[in-house]
Amino acid sequence: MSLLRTNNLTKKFGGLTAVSKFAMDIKEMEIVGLIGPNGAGKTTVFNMLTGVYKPTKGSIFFDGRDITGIKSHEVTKLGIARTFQNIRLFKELSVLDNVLVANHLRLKSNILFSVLRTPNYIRQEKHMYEKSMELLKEVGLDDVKDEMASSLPYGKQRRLEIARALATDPKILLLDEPAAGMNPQESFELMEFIHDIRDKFDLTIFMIEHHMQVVMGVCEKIYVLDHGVTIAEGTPKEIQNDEKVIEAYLGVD
Ligand SMILES: Nc1ncnc2c1ncn2[C@@H]1O[C@H](COP(=O)(O)OP(=O)(O)OP(=O)(O)O)[C@@H](O)[C@H]1O
Repeated sequence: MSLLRTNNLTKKFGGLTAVSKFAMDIKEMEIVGLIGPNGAGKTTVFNMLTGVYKPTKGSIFFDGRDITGIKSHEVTKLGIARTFQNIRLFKELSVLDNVLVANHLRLKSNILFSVLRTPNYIRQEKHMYEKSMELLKEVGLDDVKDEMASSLPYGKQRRLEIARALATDPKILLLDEPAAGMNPQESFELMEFIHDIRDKFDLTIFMIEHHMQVVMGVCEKIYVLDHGVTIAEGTPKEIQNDEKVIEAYLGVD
């Protein structure tokens, strides 16, 4: 079943069309890639999907509902979570606290309950702690729960960022260059990790990635943008052999 779909999605910045008529259809549980040279419009697509930018034209449908132009926090509540090109963590907080903070989105109490520490609030807090620990276990970070986020090696910081995104109970996870800055071993582990979390959390995954080995190894379907235009879509094999894609990457006229 289609989970996230766009139609004619377009974003203009003044005279520049960053994304033009982008049409995609991501099915439940699929792992889909979005690739293209620098400045192709990939991040702009993510920013439209997550309510950071309002599309100039076109529509976005999520889980059967038109979500075009809705705000970022509403997008998260509906079940779309995202990580960023540059890892965004609370660097001075512990690994566990980073996940607990992300979990707060689902807390059904207000600040007064938290000050009064009502039984219901305490119950919810306990549940959140258990859920966060469970999540850390699932992503293999439970043994470093008390360490400061900034002290983790790069690959684990990425995992923590993904764990924070998972804490919001997403249906789809948008990953912006998850392999950026990783060494070959970390990239290899990341590929396994992405498959793993898809299966464990019944997730759908949409990822921007420059690291071709990762994209080709993990994605079932790929969209290719160049100068805002979709120049190809298909399986990794189809994309690898597509002349337009080869030209775009090699800069051949
Ligand atoms: N807020 C903005 N204002 C003006 N132009 C923008 C804005 N955001 C993006 N652009 C422009 O839109 C185009 C697409 O940018 P975008 O960041 O989406 O590309 P990208 O494919 O993610 O690139 P990269 O791989 O380098 O991250 C670029 O020409 C960029 O300069």
